[in-house]
Formats: sequence, C-alpha cells, structure tokens
Amino acid sequence: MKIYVLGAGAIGSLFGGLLFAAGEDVVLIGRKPHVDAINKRGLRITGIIEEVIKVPATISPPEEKPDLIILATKSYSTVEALRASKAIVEDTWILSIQNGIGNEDEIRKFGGKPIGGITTNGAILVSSGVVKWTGKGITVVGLYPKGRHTFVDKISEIFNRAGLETIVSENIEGWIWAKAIVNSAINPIGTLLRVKNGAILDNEELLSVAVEVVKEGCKVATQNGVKLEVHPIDLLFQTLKKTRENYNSMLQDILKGRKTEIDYINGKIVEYAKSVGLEAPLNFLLWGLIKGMEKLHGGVENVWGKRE
Ligand SMILES: NC(=O)c1ccc[n+]([C@@H]2O[C@H](COP(=O)([O-])OP(=O)(O)OC[C@H]3O[C@@H](n4cnc5c(N)ncnc54)[C@H](O)[C@@H]3O)[C@@H](O)[C@H]2O)c1
Ligand SMILES: CC(C)(CO)[C@@H](O)C(=O)[O-]
Repeated sequence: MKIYVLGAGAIGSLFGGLLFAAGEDVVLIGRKPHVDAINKRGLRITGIIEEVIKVPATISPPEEKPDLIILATKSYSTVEALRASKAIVEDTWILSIQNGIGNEDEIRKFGGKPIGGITTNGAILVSSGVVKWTGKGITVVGLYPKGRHTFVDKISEIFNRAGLETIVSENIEGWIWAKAIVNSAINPIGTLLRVKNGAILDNEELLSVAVEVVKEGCKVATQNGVKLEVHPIDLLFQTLKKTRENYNSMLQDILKGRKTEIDYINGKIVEYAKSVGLEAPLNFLLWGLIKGMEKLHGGVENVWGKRE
C-alpha cells in the first residue's frame, strides 16, 4: 500500500517506519532537520526495538496521490497540514491517529475520506532522525464517524503485520471521545501540578477531581448522541495504572515551551457542551488555566522558576 505520513514526528515516524520495514510503500512528510537526518542516516527506532530503517522522507508532499495518508501532526497543525497537501487530499483515505476531537471533520472539509483512529502506543522524538518507542499499545481504527469499510479492514491487516496491534471498530467516534475525555482529565491536571500520571491515581483528592472531569465529559458526549465505546471512568483507571510513570504529553509540551492540544480536548468538550445547551464548568476551568499557562510571559519559567 502507498502510504504518506503527514506530520512525521514522534508517533508518525514510528508508524511509518514500522510499516516501511514491513514492506509497505511509505514516505514520511515532516520538518527539515528530522527529514535530513532520516535521509542521511536512516530512521533510528529505539526503546522497544533497536532498528535503523531507510524509509524515504521529504519536507513537502509528493505529487502522486497515495492510497492512504496517515495524519500525525498535533491537532493544532491539522488545518495547515491539510491545506499544504490539498492537491493529494481530495478523495484520498486519510487516517488520523491524533488525540483530540474534530480532526476527522477537518479532513472531510478538505475533501478527504476520514478514517478515525486512536493509539495507546507511546513515542518520543529523541533527536532528529531518532524516535524512541516508549510504550507498546493498541490502535483502534474505524470508518468515521461509524460504520465499516473493507479498506479499513485492510489498514488493520497491514498495521498488525507491521507489529502495530490494531483492531477495527464500527463506532470509532465512541473511541475518539472516550480517549479525549480521559485526556481531558489526566493531561491538564498532570500539567498544572507537574506530576506523573501515577500521582493522580495515588492521591484521593486529585483522583476525585479527575473522575468529576470525566463524568462531565461523558454527559456532553451523551447529549451529543455519541455512544461511548468504553466507559471513560474504566479507561481513566486503566490508563493511570498503565502509564503511571508517564509525564503526560501536555506537560511535556509545556516544559518544552510548546503549544498544547488543550483546544482540541477540553476546549472541544466546552464547544460541544454549548452546542446542546449544556455548561461544562470543569472543562472550561482547565482549558482556561492551561491556555493561561501557555501565554504567561516566559512560559513555565514564570510558573515554576527555571525551566529544566
Ligand atoms: N507521541 C505519542 O506517544 C502519541 C501517542 C498517541 C497519540 N499521539 C497524538 O499524535 C499526534 C502527534 O503527536 P506527536 O507526539 O507525534 O507530535 P510531534 O510534534 O512529535 O509530531 C508532529 C510533527 O508534525 C510536524 N508537522 C506539523 N505540520 C506539518 C506539515 N504541514 N507538514 C509536515 N510536518 C508537519 C511537526 O513539526 C512535528 O514534527 C498528537 O495529536 C498527539 O496527541 C501522540
Ligand atoms: C494516555 C496519556 C494521557 C498517557 O500519558 C497520553 O495520551 C498523553 O500523555 O497524552
């Protein structure tokens, strides 16, 4: 299968590298330092495996249309990435493996055929050309927002062949929302308190706040007609237990002085609440606190003193 990974950073390079190593026709589309390093020395995947993979990489989308685009930018880059790839997006299957809500709707706005996806694999871009596979997880893919298509089954087959454990859901929207609701609790709380995920599990007060945030998100999802595929309270406890040693990705972004995906997690829950006449005060509070933190002059240095 001819696959382009649009937004080849940590998770995109991991997926693209493994698919290429399994024999798929893959091109990574990323930023120059990472692309140059890959073309010079190959993509090094370390952590769970130790492999150098000579996967082709480029900074701009090739002209020829692929069978599949894997969208792996941060959610706040989705529109810009789709706009820059407009020529190859129209009528192409596009799988989002991003966190957050709304990416698939953006794909459809650009004429792409959206496939939803969530993954619990973990990856960090250690340096240009080097990705660390930090946690082996599962990936769920499905025709967006729900339903079935043989092409999605094909994606699952080639992902599994590449060592990416993958299942197909006929209600991928239910998975995307469930994961976003869990992220809406773990990510801002862990970021504001600058703690690993396990600290939320071990602290009664933090855990009760996280449970209340999850309950608020569930109410918004249900009011919007979303059938949650897995109960977010169960997923919250499973995730906290499994990733207790993680500093969540939002905290990592803040520590690196980067934007976060809060608008596409808690921000979207507030937006969807409003669309059905609901308030989402807990999500609104967390959204505002993280946005404020992002904008504080000097970023984290202002909040916690010297950046690590
Ligand atoms: N990293 C993980 O372990 C993990 C796990 C699950 C889900 N996710 C989700 O996957 C998405 C990507 O996460 P990540 O950690 O890989 O982020 P990342 O920042 O490492 O990778 C995204 C890359 O896309 C690049 N990019 C942005 N716009 C581009 C464009 N127009 N053309 C080419 N490249 C472009 C960025 O420069 C960046 O290198 C996020 O939504 C994240 O929440 C990540
Ligand atoms: C599951 C998760 C919260 C683990 O840290 C991850 O999605 C993250 O860090 O964003």
